[in-house]
Amino acid sequence: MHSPTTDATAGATTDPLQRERDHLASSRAALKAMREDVESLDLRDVTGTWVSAAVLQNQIEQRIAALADLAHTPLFFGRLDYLHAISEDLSEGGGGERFYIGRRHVHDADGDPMVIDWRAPVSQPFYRASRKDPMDVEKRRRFGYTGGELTAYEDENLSDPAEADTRSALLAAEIEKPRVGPMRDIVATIQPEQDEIVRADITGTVCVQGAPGTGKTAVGLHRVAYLLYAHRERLARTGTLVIGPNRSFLHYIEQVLPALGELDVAQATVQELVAHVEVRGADSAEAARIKGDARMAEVLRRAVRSGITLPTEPCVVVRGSRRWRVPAYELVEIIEELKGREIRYGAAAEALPQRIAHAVLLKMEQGGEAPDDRVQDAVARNTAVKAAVKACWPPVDPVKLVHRLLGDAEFLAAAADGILTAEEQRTVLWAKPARSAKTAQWSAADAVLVDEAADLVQRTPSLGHVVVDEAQDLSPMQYRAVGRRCSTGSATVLGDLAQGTTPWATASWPEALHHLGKPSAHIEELTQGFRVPDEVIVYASRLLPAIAPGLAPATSVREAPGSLTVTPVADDPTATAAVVDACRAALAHEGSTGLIAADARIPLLADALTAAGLPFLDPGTETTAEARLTLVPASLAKGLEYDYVVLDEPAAVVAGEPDERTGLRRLYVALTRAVSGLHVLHAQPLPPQLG
Ligand SMILES: Nc1ncnc2c1ncn2[C@@H]1O[C@H](COP(=O)(O)OP(=O)(O)OP(=O)(O)O)[C@@H](O)[C@H]1O
Repeated sequence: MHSPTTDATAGATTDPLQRERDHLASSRAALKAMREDVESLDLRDVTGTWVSAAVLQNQIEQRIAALADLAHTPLFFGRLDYLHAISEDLSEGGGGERFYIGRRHVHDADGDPMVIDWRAPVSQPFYRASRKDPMDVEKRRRFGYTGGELTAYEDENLSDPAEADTRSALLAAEIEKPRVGPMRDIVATIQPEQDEIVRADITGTVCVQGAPGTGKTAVGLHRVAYLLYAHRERLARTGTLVIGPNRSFLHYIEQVLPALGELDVAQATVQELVAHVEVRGADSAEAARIKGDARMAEVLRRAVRSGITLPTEPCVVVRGSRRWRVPAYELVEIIEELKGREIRYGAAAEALPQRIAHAVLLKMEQGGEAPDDRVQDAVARNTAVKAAVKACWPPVDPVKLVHRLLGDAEFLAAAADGILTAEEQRTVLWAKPARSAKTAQWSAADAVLVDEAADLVQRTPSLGHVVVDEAQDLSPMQYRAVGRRCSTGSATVLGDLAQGTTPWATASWPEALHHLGKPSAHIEELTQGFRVPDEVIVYASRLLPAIAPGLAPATSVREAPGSLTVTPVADDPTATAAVVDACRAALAHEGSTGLIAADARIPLLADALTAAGLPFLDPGTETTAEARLTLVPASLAKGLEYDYVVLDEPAAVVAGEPDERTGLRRLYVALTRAVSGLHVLHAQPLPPQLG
């Protein structure tokens, strides 16, 4: 590999680095020209109504934003020299054999490409080509930047069997870069096994099991960007959604897609998706587990349909001087037929008046009349028909239905008979049912039940693609809620069984995918860790036999000797001086520091930091060069990362959970947040599983 440094004396035509800088300068000029072209568009001649003008104006503004040249974001980060010319459609009209790979497509005044979008097919070998399979690439070049300036490059001559495989210094530098601010994109350094997931076909659902820091979140976000590129129109129509565990996490990742030029991706927590009721209450772990169990789907189905009543009276429709009578047995047949069909309760309720009206029409025809469709519609709206429908197939309000189910023991018993045991029924019933659905103390699990009931009544619209991160913590009923939001689309499911910390955490991916409604999804595993240094991941992996026996420990791409320190401190649970000192020492390094502690110890540590004059942030608040310390309750650490982590009292983190396995899993999450250094301080003995 070759890594020249800047040589200002070299001539522009002979110095290869200067030639690359020239290409950068002309690419930036071309991007500027593209932006100016869009800015100069005059809408007055082309738009019809003010609505279409507003839509077009909005699209133009988005396009201008997407064409911004960000000073610190390299316009291209790689180059591919192909051995042979490439076919026209792969090269986006370029037809040449050298391509610069960047975040977005840039072309010159003749339309010839200067930079190719990393998502284009011709860019794929940048991520996948190897000496074993060079994919017709002669040379792969990576560029290094310092403060927006192109300062170095590195070559791999893939077709040269004599060249030795060495690790890329630019790649290592990119991975080691201090972490201040929100999560960054990884377009320049996506690894082959990650790229396979990023570019997997849109029609299939992919599930990724991956140890901490293997890039699951990064891969999920880049996959969305890729799918939007490859299926822009389809996804613009159907929509895409990224689901994360909480708002702090969503704030942390929210900049990645906009940095990749994708501004239209919705982000939400599962709780936000099912916000039919205001969550004000909490369940016991056991009640939440039962409410999240897939058996509740059948309980709800029965409850929704419990009001269906077979008529014993005929329906008599009076029109003019004549009376038409649909006898009870015919009404029963119609209702039984609708009950047997797999359609939503609400759709059946809409079909029922038409069915009864149709029966009336047949009688009219038998009586010598010649009614048309308008007569059928009029009969369907007849008060007698409406009354019959209301009596046999009463409207269901999902919120009121679940309110009744959880407050009325008899109603629950009827719906749950043979499904939930008497003990389970007692557990899920509200101790003090509220008078009305409005004043009920709804829990998060209740809201998911309401969502299921709502879907039984009216189909939930499906999006084109949904990414669900930290999926191991979802209950079966939550998987169902996510699954109905991609019932006609596909999903990317990301998670780590060893990091499951809910009482209903996923035990197996095939089972979770079944609840999601995507049983034939591919399951991929990522084991190469990018975040956590080797020494730290080896230490944390000691917990694996206790928390997820079947899982292979992650490897680390990064060796950082001395990255782990474990310090016993004085046996005084209120002593915090050592922790404050450790934070101060961590802050002496560049980058971010996270102090992670059991939730119960957060107030004590917050006071200690304040008394010591160390300002700190809450998780989810962006770190900056000035504010680099975050105080993180262990319950919010999932998915986040800091250059340096100070971990306070592991035993308290374990004790903060209802059972030991969950406690050790919480500890595993806390131990795997550090990029450069982890300092563990403990007054109590360490959990024996840490050895
Ligand atoms: N190919 C890559 N090149 C450079 N950095 C990478 C690469 N893949 C992942 N990373 C970095 O590694 C870190 C961890 O990635 P990410 O948060 O996506 O992992 P994760 O598997 O979701 O972790 P967790 O299980 O802890 O949530 C991030 O800083 C990410 O940018």
